[in-house]
Amino acid sequence: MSTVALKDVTKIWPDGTFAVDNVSLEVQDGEFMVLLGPSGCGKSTVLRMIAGLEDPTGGEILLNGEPVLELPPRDRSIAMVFQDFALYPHMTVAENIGFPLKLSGVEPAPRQDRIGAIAGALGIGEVLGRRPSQLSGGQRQRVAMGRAMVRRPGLFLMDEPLSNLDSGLRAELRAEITSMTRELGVTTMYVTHDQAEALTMADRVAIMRKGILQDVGTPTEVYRRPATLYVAAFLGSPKMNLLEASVYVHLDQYIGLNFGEQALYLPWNDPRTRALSRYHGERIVVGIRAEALTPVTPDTQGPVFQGRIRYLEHHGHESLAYLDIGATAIVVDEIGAQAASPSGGGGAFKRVIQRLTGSGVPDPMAPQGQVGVLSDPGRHHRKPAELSVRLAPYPAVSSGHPLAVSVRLDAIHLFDERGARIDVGWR
Ligand SMILES: Nc1ncnc2c1ncn2[C@@H]1O[C@H](COP(=O)(O)OP(=O)(O)OP(=O)(O)O)[C@@H](O)[C@H]1O
Repeated sequence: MSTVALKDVTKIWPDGTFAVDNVSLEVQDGEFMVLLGPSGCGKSTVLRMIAGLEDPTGGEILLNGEPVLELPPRDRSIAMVFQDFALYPHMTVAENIGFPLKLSGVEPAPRQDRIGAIAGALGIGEVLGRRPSQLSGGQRQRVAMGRAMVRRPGLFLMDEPLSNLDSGLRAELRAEITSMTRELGVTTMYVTHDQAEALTMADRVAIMRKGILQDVGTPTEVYRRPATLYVAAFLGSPKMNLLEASVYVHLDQYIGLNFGEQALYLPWNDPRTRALSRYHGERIVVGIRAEALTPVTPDTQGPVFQGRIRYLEHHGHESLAYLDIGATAIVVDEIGAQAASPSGGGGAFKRVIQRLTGSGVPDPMAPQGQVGVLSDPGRHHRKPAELSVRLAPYPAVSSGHPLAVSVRLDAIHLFDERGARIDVGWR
């Protein structure tokens, strides 16, 4: 049994870097929680604070409901696996896996039983007599996991454990890790910057940006109803279309979303009209995934964009058309990028510590009272929209062709200019 709770946890490095900014998160017993975000967003720091390898600057960490900040790492019943796992080169696989048991004085016979069981679960039962140099990268990582798991920890922390492996092995090990942790029922927190890994492995995903928790939910929830513009832009391939629109409320009739040359109309009985009404006359961001767009004949009535194909991409199993619809796209900067760091570290996010010194003014753009804070709203830019639309493989259209697409209104996403979801309650 193991639960984790972070309450308003903050980590500020001595140089002023806000690595983790007021993060609150609960992980249930037996849950597989993935921390997802670009390099430098603070994922590893969260894990290291839970393990006791770093002290938070503020906040509380509870394991099984008990505060643990006073507990040294070895008393937390936690196992951790890193990207650059180190095995003892002079020991066999069996000795490597059994080493933590030997240290804690487990007798040879039960030790062998535990080694055999864990090696069997990890598919390395055949190589127990080999040394690490005689193993493939995937086998070595399995041994590292075996060594971490053999003590039957209450909590398993993994920090990008697959990132040194090739893509085939990664996919294979992904499935193995999730089935192994679920079989053992061990609570797991897994850090990655790879959204495919997060969405396929997680029970729930916590998405971070620059130290701030943006969204927490099941893979379906965060994909279907992202809490912020950042999460919407971060998840999915092709990227979600993010279009600027101005809002016109025609009371008791409909709400118009004007994209420049074209408009969409939400009927008054749409569950989002109430939230959206407050934005009358304002600009918002409308998110539309490619799968919410379907090619139709040009004379189709209803929610339809009339566009012209700028270019096509053939992906074998499908093609993607990019349409000019006379709209403006919002580009959320630094999505998935190695965020530039003024100090050259792994993506430092620096901020004047206004709140701590009390000398600064509060950020007027910060949304209040909800998850989904877009930390620095200035980091968007605009460009002519190229609306991505899924087509059949090798379609009978080409660049320059007109194309009409119908829009599934129930699948569009609405964000305010600060990047917070407008229809929050609808999730
Ligand atoms: N010991 C340290 N001293 C100062 N700054 C640090 C230290 N360790 C990390 N940082 C900074 O803290 C921020 C968060 O780092 P962290 O390693 O948690 O991010 P991450 O999301 O895990 O990134 P990556 O995926 O690249 O490991 C980064 O800006 C990083 O440069």
